[in-house]
Amino acid sequence: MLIEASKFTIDGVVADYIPALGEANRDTLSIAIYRGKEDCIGAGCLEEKFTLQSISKVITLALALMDHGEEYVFSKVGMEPTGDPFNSIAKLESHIPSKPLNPMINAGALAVSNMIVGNSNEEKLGRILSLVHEMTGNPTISFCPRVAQSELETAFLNRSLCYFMKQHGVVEGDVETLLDLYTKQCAIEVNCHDLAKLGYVIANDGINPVTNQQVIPLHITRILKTFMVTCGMYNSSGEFAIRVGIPAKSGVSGAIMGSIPHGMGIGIYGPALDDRGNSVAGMKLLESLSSRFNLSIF
Ligand SMILES: NC(=O)CC[C@H](N)C(=O)O
Repeated sequence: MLIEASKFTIDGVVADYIPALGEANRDTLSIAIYRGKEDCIGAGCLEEKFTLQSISKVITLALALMDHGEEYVFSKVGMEPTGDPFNSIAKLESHIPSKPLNPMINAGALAVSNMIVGNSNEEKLGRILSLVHEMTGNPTISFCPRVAQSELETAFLNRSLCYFMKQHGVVEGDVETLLDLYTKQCAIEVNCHDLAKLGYVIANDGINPVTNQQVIPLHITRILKTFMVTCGMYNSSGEFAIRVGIPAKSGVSGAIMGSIPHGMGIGIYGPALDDRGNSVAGMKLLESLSSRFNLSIF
């Protein structure tokens, strides 16, 4: 199945609007599937590291909801899919009140990062990483300073989103400081096993299966999975829900995290992207897996 899906990498291109991501090998495709405890299988280059990019939006949303509760978080960011590209600024202006439509697009994720509690970016990033460590059981996970810096130097669109939202009171504080945190959270580096474990905890009602610790409250994991279904694959989310039917979140590094409720966590890395920013071969692989093993939740 992996070999079949790998053929589709030639249809995609590696994201290079963040220069450091442009160095990725377009032909790679790897997958890990985690079903709790020691049950982790995979294929491809499972040790290869990549950055979470937009998948980090799910983690920071969990933390912001734990920090502030639903009422506050959803006073700043909505719950509706946009149908627009992930970095679009259009609906911020045309939609009243002027708040991002959901936390899975860049504008919404920047607003969410702005809510993370901490006295400094170091402390805030430390809290995000602690949650990642508790979810995966891997305390060595950190961020890649080179990828973060590369994005920070070129994040003109994200800067614009921040300034627009600052004007409208959706974000507060220094924009450069917010971008520094956001680019670092996006640059958190994992391998497919780690990613599958992150997906598993969300699938498993927030419980780490090894420690039995409730890492994320159950009601928050429901919110995360729902956003993954409605907005997780950017403006391909509707088609993906029909063709694959697995709550999933992708990132422009070419990563996809899947969470099959009470079943499995999936971590995929395949940097060749389609024109919407999703891993071409990764989506094909998920489609084949879903139809062969009847994994759709619908
Ligand atoms: N879709 C993505 O993965 C986008 C994340 C990326 N860091 C950005 O803000 O552009």
